[in-house]
Amino acid sequence: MNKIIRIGTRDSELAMWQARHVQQKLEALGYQTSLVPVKSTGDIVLDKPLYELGITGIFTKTLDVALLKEEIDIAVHSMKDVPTALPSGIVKAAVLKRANSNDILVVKNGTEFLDSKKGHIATGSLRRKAQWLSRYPKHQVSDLRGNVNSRMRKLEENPWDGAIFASAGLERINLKPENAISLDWMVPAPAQGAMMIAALEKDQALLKVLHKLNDYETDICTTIERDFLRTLEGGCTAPIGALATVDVDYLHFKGVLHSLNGKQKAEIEKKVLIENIEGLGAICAREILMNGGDAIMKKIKKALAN
Ligand SMILES: NCc1[nH]cc(CCC(=O)O)c1CC(=O)O
Repeated sequence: MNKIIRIGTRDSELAMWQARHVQQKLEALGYQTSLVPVKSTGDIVLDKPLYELGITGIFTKTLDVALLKEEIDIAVHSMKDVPTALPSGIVKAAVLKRANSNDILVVKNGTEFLDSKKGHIATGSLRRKAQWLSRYPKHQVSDLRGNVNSRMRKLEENPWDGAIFASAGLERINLKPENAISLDWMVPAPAQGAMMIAALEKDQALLKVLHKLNDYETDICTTIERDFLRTLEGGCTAPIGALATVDVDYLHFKGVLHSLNGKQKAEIEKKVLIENIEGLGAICAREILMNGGDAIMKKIKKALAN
């Protein structure tokens, strides 16, 4: 394969870092590449509606369209932002070795608020909010959106005690401050800390090349986490955490579903021999649904529909 591989990326600093990372890996293998920053636009024009093509992810949709229009050859994503169902014609070509999967709390003026009733933190994630309120029920949680850089800026400007970030994102762009606490008790988003390369299913020669970047262990772990997510949520976003790790012959899985206010939860933890992981994500999701998860999901769907 001797064509120049066009790498599509969103134009945030984190997305650019991740695309360059993939670029370096491909060039190290002797392939020619070019970076194509793709601006998020509202006016995507295609011959079919987005939903008909199965394009749903708010972070990934611009790159999905660029792939389908063949303006780029591959798209680099934070895997946790990729919807569990890929658009038709687009496939997972590789999953890179996972970095830190933890969430971290960046604090502004010390950590005393953690032991007080008057804590106030910020996050835009349903999962982080629910898990935080489950642990600190008296605290206040404000909404915080935008890319990593603008969230860090908003933390400075607002009267919050702290804000939650994915450790991997801050580490990649060298933005991790001294005053950051690793939230080891928080169960991360499925596939947090992993990057995924998407490409066109029909581009077989390219898929073969990209497979060289695949990290087998990260691939199986994130597959289980995302199977768990897909089976549990049924197309609706909910506060769901999942983490699979490999320890020699065993795979360790931890999954949790919270109600939106964090008051209810259904969780599961399993250690299975690697040779027995077939279907594990869906099995764990079904167990959660039977152990109180079904009622939690129904309540969430009702609340989010309003
Ligand atoms: N939702 C945004 C997003 N998508 C991926 C990352 C960080 C990198 C990763 O988790 O792989 C972030 C930022 C964050 O959650 O703080």
